[in-house]
Amino acid sequence: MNATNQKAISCHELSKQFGDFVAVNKISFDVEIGEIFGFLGANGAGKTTAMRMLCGLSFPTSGQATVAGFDVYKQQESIKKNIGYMSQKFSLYENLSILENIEFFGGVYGLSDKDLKTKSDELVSTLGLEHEAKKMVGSLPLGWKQKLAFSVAIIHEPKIVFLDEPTGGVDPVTRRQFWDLIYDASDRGITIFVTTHYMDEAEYCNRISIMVDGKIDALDSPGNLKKQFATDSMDDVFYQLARGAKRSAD
Ligand SMILES: Nc1ncnc2c1ncn2[C@@H]1O[C@H](COP(=O)(O)OP(=O)(O)OP(=O)(O)O)[C@@H](O)[C@H]1O
Repeated sequence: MNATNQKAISCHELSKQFGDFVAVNKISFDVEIGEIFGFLGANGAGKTTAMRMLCGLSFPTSGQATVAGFDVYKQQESIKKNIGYMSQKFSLYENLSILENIEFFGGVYGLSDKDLKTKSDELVSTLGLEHEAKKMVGSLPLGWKQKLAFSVAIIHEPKIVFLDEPTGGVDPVTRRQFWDLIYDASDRGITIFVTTHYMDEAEYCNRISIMVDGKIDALDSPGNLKKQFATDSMDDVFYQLARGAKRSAD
């Protein structure tokens, strides 16, 4: 982490335009090191577009941002080396075994053979998958695939991990188990940036932002947001904000 920037993510009036269409409109926020930051918004609000800029995958049109202390315009390669990423499609190879997936991604992230051996033993045992290690990933239940994908996304101990709807399609109990892994990572100082449509997950975050039509309309802890919107339900906070949205799912 750059000594001059003690935030995991710092973003000031960051914007992205496609032609005349402003997909992300001057968003500003900081994320603390080790924080679990929820990035919420209705379909089409601009979350993926914003996340792609922060991951060093696309250039902003205007504004400033640093991720792990690195500039999103000038240091995209350094950003990529310091982050982990998991999407809803969880990017595992279904026709490779659990161990082969761990070895493949560990290799991609540049782990030495020795570290890779230690890490894969550790990971398989933490997940309780010792007996399944040689099974094809395709044969695992969805919840296990998601846990494995998350563990693989942080196998290189990145400074920040970006999770794009990581628990789509599983029940609240399985989501809760997934979040135990998130808390462990956060306790080790890994910053978590997570998008979700599930309000139970929003409640697990330290702070959440809610995007509407390209702008951040609210940002605070779940408790403070509920106070601010005079309700005891995050669903209701989200609904009060999102019902004014002009954009909808494509
Ligand atoms: N390459 C592109 N060219 C033109 N418009 C785009 C492009 N990428 C995204 N958009 C538009 O920008 C808006 C924001 O899209 P984005 O995918 O960032 O939203 P989102 O909040 O991630 O939504 P979802 O939850 O549905 O994934 C949408 O209206 C989308 O159609």
